[in-house]
Amino acid sequence: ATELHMHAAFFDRNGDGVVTPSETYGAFRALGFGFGVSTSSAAFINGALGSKCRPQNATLSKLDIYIEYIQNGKHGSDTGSYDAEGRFVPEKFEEIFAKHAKTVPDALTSDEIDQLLQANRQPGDYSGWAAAEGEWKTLYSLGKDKDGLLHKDVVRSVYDGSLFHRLAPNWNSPEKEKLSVIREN
Ligand code: HEM
Ligand SMILES: [Ca+2]
Repeated sequence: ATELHMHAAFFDRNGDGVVTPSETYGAFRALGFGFGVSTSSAAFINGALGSKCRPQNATLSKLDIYIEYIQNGKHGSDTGSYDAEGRFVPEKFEEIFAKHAKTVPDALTSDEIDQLLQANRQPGDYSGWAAAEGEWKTLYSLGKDKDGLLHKDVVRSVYDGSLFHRLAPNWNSPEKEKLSVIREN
């Protein structure tokens, strides 16, 4: 699997390869977001990706995201740290910090994230601007430290989804699923 597949797979709680709106909502709640942010994120993400990330013969709702096709969800005005197939691109990731981590080495302030977003904007790509802004603002609110700094190792860990697993370890762990099956029987 590519890193982008792993990024999305965190949200697939039941492991069926599809991220439903209620799974997106539940994962946001597990990560600590409130009702409002979780509801609007699920509507926005599944609304934007559901119609793109699906096979031609898909039978499920247009709001369901097929992880196998997650690379179709790539947009413009991003950092390029995922390539077109969703593989991680170390050079592009390094470039983020080389260009924008000016206050503290290997960390981004809130202002530096705004500068990163501005610098990546392709003219007229409004949906890409909105998507990139949503991704980075959400990452900042999840990953910033007590001084408001977003460290490089934290940013690195969002790409393969390991950040999500660290913050919400029980959300989709097979161990927990196994326990619930044992309990049901
Ligand atoms: C707390 C939740 C989430 C956070 C913090 C987050 C954060 C990010 C970040 C920082 C990027 C990289 C953007 C770049 O390199 O410019 C990204 C890319 C992406 N994310 Fe998420 N994400 C979240 C949830 C989701 C969900 C639920 C999905 C779909 C199931 C998803 C699908 C994608 C896709 C398709 C990309 C590639 C966009 C591109 O590079 O053009 N993300 N995300
Ligand atoms: Ca699922």
